[in-house]
Amino acid sequence: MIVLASKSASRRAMLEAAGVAFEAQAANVDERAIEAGMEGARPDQVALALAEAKALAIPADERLVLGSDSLVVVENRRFDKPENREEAAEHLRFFSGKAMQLHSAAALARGGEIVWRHPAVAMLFTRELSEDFITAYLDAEWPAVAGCVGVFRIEAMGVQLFERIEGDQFTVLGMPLLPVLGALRDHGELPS
Ligand SMILES: Nc1nc2c(ncn2[C@H]2C[C@H](O)[C@@H](COP(=O)(O)OP(=O)(O)OP(=O)(O)O)O2)c(=O)[nH]1
Repeated sequence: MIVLASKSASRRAMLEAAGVAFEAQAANVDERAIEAGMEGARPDQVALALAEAKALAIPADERLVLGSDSLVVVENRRFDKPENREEAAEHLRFFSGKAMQLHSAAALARGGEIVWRHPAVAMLFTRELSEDFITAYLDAEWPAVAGCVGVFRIEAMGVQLFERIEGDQFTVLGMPLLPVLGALRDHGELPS
């Protein structure tokens, strides 16, 4: 059984649906401090570093530990999860009409060493969002989207934000599940 170093409902749901046996434990990682130390790094490098830090944060003897991280970049600005509804509205106003990169990275650790890592990115093209829409959207989706980078749940009303999406659906949901499953097979955690 692997350890999922995450409090993310979306990541737990993906592994459950895929039939992966796991135990979830939140990873105590100071994401802001790690990001602060990575000035000038590319977003895929930041997401990977955070995924690795989470995977390394759980002491699990010889069990595989899976860490994952997602972040959004719009016009070279990086966005984390919104702190409050006002910030969520600000994020949506900025995203309106723009292309959004959603980086989701994953890493596996065993015995305190990273044994596998994988960055992934999806492109989501946000339509022009009216103020009325943003208000109605947050009336319906706040605080459910407080834990979601990009202020959306694609499987819920978040889909109304976009005109087009390019990339893997799992990357959008917060973890590159297909490469994770391949790595779990390679490490004997899933039947090939
Ligand atoms: N349900 C749902 N969640 C999403 C979607 N897109 C992103 N997310 C979630 C997945 C993650 O929980 C969150 C990204 O934030 P983080 O990578 O910082 O993870 P989080 O702090 O939630 O948990 P963790 O750090 O893994 O303990 O956004 C989506 O379309 N639907």
